[in-house]
Amino acid sequence: MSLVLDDVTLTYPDGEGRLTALDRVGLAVPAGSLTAVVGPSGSGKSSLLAVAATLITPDGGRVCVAGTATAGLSAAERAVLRRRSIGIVFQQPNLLPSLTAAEQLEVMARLDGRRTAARRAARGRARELLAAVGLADRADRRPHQLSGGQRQRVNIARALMNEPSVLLVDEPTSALDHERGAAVLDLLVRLTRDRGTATVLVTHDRGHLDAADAVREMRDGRLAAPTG
Ligand SMILES: Nc1ncnc2c1ncn2[C@@H]1O[C@H](COP(=O)(O)OP(=O)(O)OP(=O)(O)O)[C@@H](O)[C@H]1O
Repeated sequence: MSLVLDDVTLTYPDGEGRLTALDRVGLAVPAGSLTAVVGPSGSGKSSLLAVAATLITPDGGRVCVAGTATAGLSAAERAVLRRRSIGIVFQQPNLLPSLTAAEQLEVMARLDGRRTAARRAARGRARELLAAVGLADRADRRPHQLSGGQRQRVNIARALMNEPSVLLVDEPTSALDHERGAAVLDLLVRLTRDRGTATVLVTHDRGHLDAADAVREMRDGRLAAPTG
């Protein structure tokens, strides 16, 4: 299992008391498979991703990423784990306006501390990933020269740059029309298979989840049993 959450509880301060955002949640995602998490607004979906991403430490339970138990890791150790093992795709593609599509990806490799000698390899990997998301001929374009769907593809390719074991995706299609949204979901499923990631996809949209390996429903912080 590349990603395991076991009996995870998360609360936030809420006036005098605490609000339970995740209530004894269990989730196991094998390499090369995609689990979709659906559920109403405020049910805890983003909290689930934040805990899986090691951005928030839960009150209780166990989170295991790529075989590493995260309990007791320092903030610096968690940052290293994130950089090496976790790819995150947020709702809005957070691309740097002055960089080309290829450079958005290359910058990730440099952040990982690779030396000049390895930059050529990073450049090659960036081109390969852009080709994998159907943007081979857009590698030299800046974000304003790309469509919304193309920007989201760059965002996804960037998340894969450091070969993560776990890919966490939050509402990737919310800014896209139905057809482009479906194409992005197909792409995520294909990349999950080809790259062997354990992918968690949070979405409001039940419309095109047929390709997911499992669909879990979040309600009031509880994750219901698999439904497909
Ligand atoms: N930082 C925070 N402090 C206090 N309460 C929070 C915080 N973040 C989220 N919450 C509360 O926790 C609950 C779960 O929120 P979360 O954002 O995880 O839900 P969600 O399912 O992702 O919602 P949406 O679909 O609207 O993004 C909500 O009741 C929310 O108000």
